[in-house]
Amino acid sequence: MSILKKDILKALESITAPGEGKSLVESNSVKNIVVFDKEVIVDVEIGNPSLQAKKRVEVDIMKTIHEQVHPKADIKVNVKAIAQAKPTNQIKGKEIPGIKNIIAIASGKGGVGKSTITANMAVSLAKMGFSVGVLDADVYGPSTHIMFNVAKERPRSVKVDGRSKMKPIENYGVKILSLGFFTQPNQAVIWRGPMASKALNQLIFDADWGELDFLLLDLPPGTGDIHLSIVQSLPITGAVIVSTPQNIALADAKKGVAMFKQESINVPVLGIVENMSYFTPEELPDNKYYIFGKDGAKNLAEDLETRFLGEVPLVQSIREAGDFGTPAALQSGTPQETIFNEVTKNTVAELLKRNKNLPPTEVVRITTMSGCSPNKK
Ligand SMILES: Nc1ncnc2c1ncn2[C@@H]1O[C@H](COP(=O)(O)OP(=O)(O)OP(=O)(O)O)[C@@H](O)[C@H]1O
Repeated sequence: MSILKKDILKALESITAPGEGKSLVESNSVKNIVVFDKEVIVDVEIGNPSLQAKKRVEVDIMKTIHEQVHPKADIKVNVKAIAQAKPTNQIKGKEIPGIKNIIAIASGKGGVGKSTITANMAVSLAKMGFSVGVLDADVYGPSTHIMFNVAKERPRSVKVDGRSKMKPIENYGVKILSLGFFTQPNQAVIWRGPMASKALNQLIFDADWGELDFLLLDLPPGTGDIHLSIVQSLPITGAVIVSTPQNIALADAKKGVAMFKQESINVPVLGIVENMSYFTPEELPDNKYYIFGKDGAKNLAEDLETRFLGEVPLVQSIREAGDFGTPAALQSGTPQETIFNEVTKNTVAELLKRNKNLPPTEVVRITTMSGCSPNKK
């Protein structure tokens, strides 16, 4: 009785590929079959690189061909393990009930306007109709409570399902928790990595955030241990990097992107926002002075193959609005509102693109741009 290739293929349909839940044939693991009289060579590729898995496949193939095709076949099986493609998006930490997306806002260098961008993005999202929270995790100098004019407030404890939880302070439609609520204004507090991440874990997991479409996480500047502790322990959906166009800031922004891309972190970078792109005097709105250089962050985004999320000019009223606790994006009909709206829309669009690639168990529930128009509320 001669051995036919189609009979071998049929027999291999009864063998399950390791870890696949499908047959070797269905999962396209059988790459080649050569038959020469009683000699049979089968080449297979499997995703599981362990020796046991390879041996099991080899033994199963031999046994099945002997039983179902020919008892005297002289079989050689070549099993190759192929590297599994890593998911491009990975959510870290445990999922937080009710919080759909956590966006970390980071900068390599300090003082580039990370908190300003965070506060204005939060306001833009709230005006678009999303439910938004900001968690100020800047252990070196939290400022969100000042930018939202709630520095004197203190979060209350509330009972949720019998458990005490911290109620975020709300202003301009944005829920806020900040390390700044728990320190004295003039007190220098040194939070070390594990301590900071414990405090932040409480602010996230032991807080009554309710349902949030977005939680913006204002990270401390830099790329040290403290960042690793924070980003590894929280389920961050994506990161936004803020930089000025200045070389010294760009070098640090590059480190920021590299940090998120590290294998142990693997948080998708949604893009780079350029802040203080140019100076525009309020009385001469058409004049642009590129005092920190031109297009630096735009070029960096291109080099790093990440999205350029937009440019925010250096404008006196943005600084004043921050200091007065009324973020500039609140001012309807102003160029500032339009600019922050644009940056926010680009970020949401990028997030939606990323979420599309997430495995089903980690699917993030916002799937359309509906609501992304200003002044909905
Ligand atoms: N586009 C802008 N136009 C005018 N002033 C700005 C702009 N962006 C930020 N500022 C001002 O620059 C200062 C630093 O900004 P901000 O606190 O947001 O930076 P940061 O990167 O969060 O700082 P830190 O490193 O301390 O966390 C603030 O006074 C802020 O009002």
